[in-house]
Amino acid sequence: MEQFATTVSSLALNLAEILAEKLGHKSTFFQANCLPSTCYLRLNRYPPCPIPSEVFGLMPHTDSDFLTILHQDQVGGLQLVKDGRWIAVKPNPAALIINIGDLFQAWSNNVYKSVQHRVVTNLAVERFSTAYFLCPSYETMIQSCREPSVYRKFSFGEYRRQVQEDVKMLGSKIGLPRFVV
Ligand SMILES: O=C(O)CCC(=O)C(=O)O
Ligand SMILES: [Fe+2]
Repeated sequence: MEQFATTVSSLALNLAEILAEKLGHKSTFFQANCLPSTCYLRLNRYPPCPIPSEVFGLMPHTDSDFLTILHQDQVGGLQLVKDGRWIAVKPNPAALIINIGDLFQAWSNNVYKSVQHRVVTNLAVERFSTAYFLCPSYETMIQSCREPSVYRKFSFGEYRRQVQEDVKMLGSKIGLPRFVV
């Protein structure tokens, strides 16, 4: 697990820098702000479910980070929104899935999109996945690299607090629309 974390953490930083460079921003922003202490791994276990049509493994959401590296087993269940429809991601344990998170969408001024995804359950088989979240420290300011900026400048801490407050008060995350200028 430690080996996996070390490998995906350097992969995540490399990918973030490449994506930033594609927008004309060669920087050490991600290396400087996304330290091992602020990034994390989540191990997901989805038990078989007797009523899969009524119970999600994971509710529809976007990730609140810069980017996520996901490894899933052979079972399947991950779905994402494409052209307004839910489509299944074919399970491939030999592959990693790279998912853009909300912070990269804000930083790139909507060039990169944080895609809605969810996990559906199944009757018979248990499923496992491992997700690595590339996150900055709470003080890090997220500011669009392009003008005019769609979103106002915010700190990651402020973003997290708003997400938690919305989930508590409204039952679901609002996310980036809260920060539109
Ligand atoms: O289990 C999966 O395939 C997705 C996990 C996920 O979206 C998450 O942990 O945020
Ligand atoms: Fe996710």
